[in-house]
Amino acid sequence: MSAAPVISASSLDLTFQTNDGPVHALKGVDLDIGKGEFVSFIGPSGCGKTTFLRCIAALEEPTGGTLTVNGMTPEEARKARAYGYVFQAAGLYPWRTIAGNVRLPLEIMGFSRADQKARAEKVLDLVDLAGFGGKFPWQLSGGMQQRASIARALAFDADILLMDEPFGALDEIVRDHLNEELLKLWARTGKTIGFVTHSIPEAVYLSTRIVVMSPRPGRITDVIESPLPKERPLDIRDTPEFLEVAHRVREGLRAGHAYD
Ligand SMILES: Nc1ncnc2c1ncn2[C@@H]1O[C@H](COP(=O)(O)OP(=O)(O)OP(=O)(O)O)[C@@H](O)[C@H]1O
Repeated sequence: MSAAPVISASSLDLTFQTNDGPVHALKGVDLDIGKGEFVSFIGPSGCGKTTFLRCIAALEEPTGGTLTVNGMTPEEARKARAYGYVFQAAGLYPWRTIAGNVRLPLEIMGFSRADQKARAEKVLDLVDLAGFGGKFPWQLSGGMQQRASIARALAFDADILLMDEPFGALDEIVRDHLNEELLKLWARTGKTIGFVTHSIPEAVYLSTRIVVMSPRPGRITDVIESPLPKERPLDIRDTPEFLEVAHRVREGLRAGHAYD
């Protein structure tokens, strides 16, 4: 990696103190993510994927090691609006329209009303929801709601997009479609994306690198560089190159799995 990493973790530890004793959510995590990369995190429940994303977003504080985001501490990066965050559930406010939901972070940040409106229109267009700004969340399908939540995360045009299993609750066909759309959006915007998933095909289809993690303690067990081209039609999933990467991810997951 030539340029300075956008996200850099070194010997990162996070131990939660619980009533049942310490939980080692992250142990010795070393990872550099470069500008414009699409990095997926995959691993069994409890391996620390969400915790790692939350550390980047300054929602959790590591207990050891170092972590920088755009060369700053996560807290400084949060204040500098370095990233947008997409949660597992769309989490849209039901009493606000779609555009109203997308504008909300901009309102909080004090953008002018005209700027709010222009930005909301632009990002709704980016996620293919132009014309839906006046609808309420309940009037949209689950996939459209999740697209609206991506638009909200894009609204202040941060260079980094952190996505925690954003499509986990959607059916396979909708998920395929959103995967394709997300790749197009990534190609168009050049953003750096950190993406948590449980799905091997999703990780392989989307990523330039796949980080395989295992629990107890949560750590990185493999980092796989994707040989796939940037341009990826859905049927790339049937090619030998795709299946080979998927196989390596599966082997990595199997090696770190506790089966309990
Ligand atoms: N606030 C907390 N207090 C105590 N333990 C926590 C806390 N947050 C997470 N943990 C524990 O840390 C470990 C890692 O959790 P994390 O949610 O990061 O895993 P994950 O890989 O994202 O799992 P999943 O795939 O189920 O979302 C788990 O054992 C979890 O129970």
